[in-house]
Amino acid sequence: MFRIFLPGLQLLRDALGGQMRLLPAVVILGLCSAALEGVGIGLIIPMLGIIAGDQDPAALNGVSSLFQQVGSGLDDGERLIVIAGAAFTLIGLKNVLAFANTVLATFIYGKAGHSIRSALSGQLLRVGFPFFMKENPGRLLNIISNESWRASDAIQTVLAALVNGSAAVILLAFLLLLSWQMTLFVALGLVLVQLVHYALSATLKGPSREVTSFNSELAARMLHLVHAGRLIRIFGQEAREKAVFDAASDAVRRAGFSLQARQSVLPPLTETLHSALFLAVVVAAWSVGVSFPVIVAFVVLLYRLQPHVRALQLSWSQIQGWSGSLEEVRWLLDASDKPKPPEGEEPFDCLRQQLRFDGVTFRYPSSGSRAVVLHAATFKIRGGCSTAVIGRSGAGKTTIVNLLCRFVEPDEGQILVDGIPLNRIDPVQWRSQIALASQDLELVDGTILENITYGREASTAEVEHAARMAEAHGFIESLPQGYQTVVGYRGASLSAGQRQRVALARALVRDPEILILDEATNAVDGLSEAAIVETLKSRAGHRTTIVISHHRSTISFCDEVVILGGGRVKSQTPFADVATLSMDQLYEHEAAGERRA
Ligand SMILES: Nc1ncnc2c1ncn2[C@@H]1O[C@H](COP(=O)(O)OP(=O)(O)OP(=O)(O)O)[C@@H](O)[C@H]1O
Repeated sequence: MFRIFLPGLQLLRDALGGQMRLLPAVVILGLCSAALEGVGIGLIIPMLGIIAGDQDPAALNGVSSLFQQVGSGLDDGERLIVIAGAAFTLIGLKNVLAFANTVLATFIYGKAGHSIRSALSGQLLRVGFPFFMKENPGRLLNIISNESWRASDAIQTVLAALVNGSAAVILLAFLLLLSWQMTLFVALGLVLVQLVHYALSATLKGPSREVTSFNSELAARMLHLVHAGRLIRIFGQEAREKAVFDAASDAVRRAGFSLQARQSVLPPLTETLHSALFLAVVVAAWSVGVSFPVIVAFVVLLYRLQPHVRALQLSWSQIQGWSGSLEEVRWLLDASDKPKPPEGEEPFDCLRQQLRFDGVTFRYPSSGSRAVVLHAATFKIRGGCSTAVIGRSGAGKTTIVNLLCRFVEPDEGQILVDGIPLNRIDPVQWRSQIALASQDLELVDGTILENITYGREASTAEVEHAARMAEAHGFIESLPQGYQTVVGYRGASLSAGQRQRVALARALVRDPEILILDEATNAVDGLSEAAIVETLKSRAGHRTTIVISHHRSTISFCDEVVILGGGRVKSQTPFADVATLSMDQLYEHEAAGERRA
């Protein structure tokens, strides 16, 4: 039995940490309330003895005779009232303890649920970025939004099982004290019922995993509907998307129905088997001549034991039904099979001489055959200079940015920062000196001000200064709410060019040591772009700037240009040497360079 509850208990331990010490309190309260109930029920024996006029303790044995002696000095009327009062007090006390236990269990459940969600968000923020390149976002969304709740429910079920298990132990002990023969009979019956229950609930694991997997699929479809609204409409794919979504939703329904149908066989079946056991006990007790008050007390105790045993069995089947959810949550929380976040301890404050890619080879973890996207790339980026990284689509430019930002790490070779391998530098300090404006870095749902100050607290003057440099101040001022304008989800209420200018201001306000612009102005109109380039030109020399663009005008202020082709560095040259070439000619520059060599 312990093995079934183990995943829930382990998750509970991970979630509760130090508060695990509350668990013994749950068990103790459960034991005490069951003990009070047992004694209260035991008092039925003297009460029935008085009513039936059969009060000879010698006719009873063990604990029954002890109960029979309660209030023995009093006359029958007084004795009946005193015993009834005592039974009432015990039952009242039992219910107070049961209430306290429910409150405690609810508190633990709430804490554990919160801890699980908090641990999941912590893990998503801590895990190395390649994790997101490999994993299906639908699966992750499903774990956070669905499975984490089911895991919390599983924890609640484990707590309920602790309470019911404690109560069952105590009530069984009372049964044993009343009649060990009848208790043995009951215990054998319960074992048989449990075996049937065990066999049936073991079949729930498969359907539970199926529900989890279909839920992940459905979450992915939901994400798609939310993100691809324009795409679906312009290509007129509403009917197809509806059919695909409905199929995913129906698959969840069918898997859920199959799981719940199997689960719902168990309560009526166990109730029927328990009733059969119940009746068999009464008949057996009568046939071996057990006294009437003892039979009544035994049956009442058995009657009270039954819901606890059934609840235990229900917990068992529920945990089996949630096993898929528990596995998913534990998988996400398990750091051992996830990419590690970047490490390093060397401090970094500024780039003094150069950044150097030294034979860097890289393959994306998500690509099936792990195709090489950078082949022994060797080039340098001089500190305080502006370097353009250009190449045709798919050449590997953004991959270089990903490596520089340590979203991914080289498979071979290394990146040297003033001679120090980048993987030895403290990633927090390194990233704090970098600002990235990229076509892929979305805005957050908040005001323009919140977006610009996302990476750094800044004064109004600093924010406005950054916005002016990004050619954003003018359009922001013309909005009715100015800097307090809410941009909506991913900046949906702004135009693409406006979004890019706010994102550029967000990068510039950090006044970074290294500024990386990855297609950061490709949606901005020509006039604004020219003004941005002018600003960057005037600031050149204050910082190291890396510019990726397919536009000749955007890279026109750079000192150097690194030309990539098919994941290889074709050439690195001063921009002045190639200033007359068009972009197409620049892309082909390697051939000429190599011929010269
Ligand atoms: N997350 C990823 N998983 C697998 N392969 C990827 C991933 N990102 C990029 N690639 C592959 O790596 C190669 C280089 O991509 P990269 O984005 O660096 O090119 P790029 O030069 O920036 O292209 P563009 O100018 O079109 O933005 C491409 O072949 C691309 O298919």
